[in-house]
Amino acid sequence: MLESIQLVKSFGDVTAVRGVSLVIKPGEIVGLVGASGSGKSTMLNLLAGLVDATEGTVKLNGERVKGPSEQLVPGHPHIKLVHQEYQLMPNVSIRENIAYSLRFYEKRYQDYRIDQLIGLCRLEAVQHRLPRQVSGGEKQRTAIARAIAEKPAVLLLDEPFSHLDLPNRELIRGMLLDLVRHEKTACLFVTHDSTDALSIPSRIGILQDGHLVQLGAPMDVYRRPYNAYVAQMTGPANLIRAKHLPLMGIIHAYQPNALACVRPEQIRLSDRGRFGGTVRNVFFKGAFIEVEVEMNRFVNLTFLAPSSEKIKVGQLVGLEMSPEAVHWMRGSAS
Ligand SMILES: Nc1ncnc2c1ncn2[C@@H]1O[C@H](COP(=O)(O)OP(=O)(O)OP(=O)(O)O)[C@@H](O)[C@H]1O
Repeated sequence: MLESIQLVKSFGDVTAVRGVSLVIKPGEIVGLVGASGSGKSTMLNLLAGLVDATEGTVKLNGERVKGPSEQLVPGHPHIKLVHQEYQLMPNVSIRENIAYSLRFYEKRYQDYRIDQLIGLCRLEAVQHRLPRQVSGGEKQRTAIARAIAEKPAVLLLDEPFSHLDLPNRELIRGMLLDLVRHEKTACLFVTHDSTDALSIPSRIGILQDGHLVQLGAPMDVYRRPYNAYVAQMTGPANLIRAKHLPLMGIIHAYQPNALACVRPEQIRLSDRGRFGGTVRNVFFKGAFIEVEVEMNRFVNLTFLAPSSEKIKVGQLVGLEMSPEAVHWMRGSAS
């Protein structure tokens, strides 16, 4: 079990991480989401023991993880961090890159484990090629195979999906889930992509200016975001001031400036709709369309409809939603 207790990291005047407490259990995947500069990479480096914390502690199975100033070789043997740039050795094959992590083991075990990792990471076809002769997705899988070779207790991944096309993302996603299940690794990955953040982990944490503002099951965080930032980091969101909601048929007891979040899929087309507006944009998304509607000078709404729905820009549409679709949040939107 990896634990961060009230972690703080300052670089001079800049405080990148502000009192983050988090537990990752064996066999669990946690996704850490945040805007650029919110402290995600700093958090990974702290958890890996690669930078010294200004305050607070990281513990692995109850034992404190030392920072780089306390040891000759920075890092921890049971905590592996996979960087965005993969950092493979360029002049040896994919197989030898993986083998390097196992060089201190007996040859028979090495061969057995490399074959196992190559199978798990689906690298059979490219194992004898050099890193420059394989795709980005294959490099990413090699970096992961190398990191997990010695069965680390913790696997930390920096933006593991950011450079990958959809088939490779799905491959790595499946591989990570298999890995965590079979080897009971505690895994944390950082991302700024809401789809990856919601679909893969058992829990999702949202970093805002170095604070962990919300942590929970993806569905709970998506449905009940703590503030506007969390709502926007976890998917498309209509952020609506309380004073505009009565126009949409929602009666409530909130202050005029209180802010509500309504997810686009909660708003439906309706001939008998209590509100509506003029269609400003229609975006085809495959299985559905995303439609932007100007309700009035102050309120623009986005809703989803089946792709089969014929909606044109400039058209007037009627809409409806139930009062349960409205989630009240902290904070304000500009
Ligand atoms: N070595 C450093 N020296 C000074 N400031 C730093 C250092 N590393 C990070 N920072 C600052 O700390 C804050 C958090 O940076 P961090 O790289 O952790 O964010 P991030 O969420 O990973 O961003 P991105 O998604 O863009 O990689 C930023 O304001 C950054 O400029």
